[in-house]
Amino acid sequence: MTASNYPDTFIQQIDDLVALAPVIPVLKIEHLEDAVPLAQALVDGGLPVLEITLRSDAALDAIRAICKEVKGARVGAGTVTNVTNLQAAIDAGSEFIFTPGATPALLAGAIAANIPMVPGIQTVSEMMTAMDFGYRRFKFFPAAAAGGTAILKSIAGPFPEVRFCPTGGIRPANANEYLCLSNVMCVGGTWLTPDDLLEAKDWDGIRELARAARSLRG
Ligand SMILES: O=C(O)C(=O)C[C@H](O)[C@H](O)COP(=O)(O)O
Repeated sequence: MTASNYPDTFIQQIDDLVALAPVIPVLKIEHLEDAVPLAQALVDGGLPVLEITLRSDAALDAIRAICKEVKGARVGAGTVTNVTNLQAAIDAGSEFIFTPGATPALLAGAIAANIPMVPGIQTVSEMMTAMDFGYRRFKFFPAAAAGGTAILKSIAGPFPEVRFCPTGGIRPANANEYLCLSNVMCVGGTWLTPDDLLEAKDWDGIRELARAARSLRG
């Protein structure tokens, strides 16, 4: 048993967030000046829940800028891989945390820091370890490479209380195959921000990709 458990209220907060949109854009923001117009385009397109990955030098400042300037955006940090990153993401204003994997330090760290977290898992055993801490909402990463919809369907039987945000290899062509599963709460992906549109600062184009993604699931 763990000393303290992940609170049920955080599970509810995650459920409330994912109810806002079926897709969570996974963003790597290289240029700080792109942060606000990019986030605004995604919010305008109907995708308000954003995962800003800590994969660029600008990431933490991007989180700060979007939290301050983009009304309606719900900003979380992604690629959080250790408790140092976790604290930096919280200090920048992240409302929630996504991780690619689930270390005991991170699982305990989010509870200690009092922030909702969606840990990444790839196997049932990793998931069960996180469930011992009280977690019930997971990123399934890397979704396509780890078994795709087949593994999620198999997990639904023994673990009906668990819901997933599959991420990694999700595209418009296969997103609905995931979204129609009972244990999929949303999907994540980078397809909303293709390099060519980002380089061209084509915010209208990104808004249209978001609009299309918004209507993926009725
Ligand atoms: O960094 C993290 O925290 C991740 O989980 C990785 C991202 O989710 C994937 O890189 C998205 O994969 P694609 O949508 O296939 O490009």
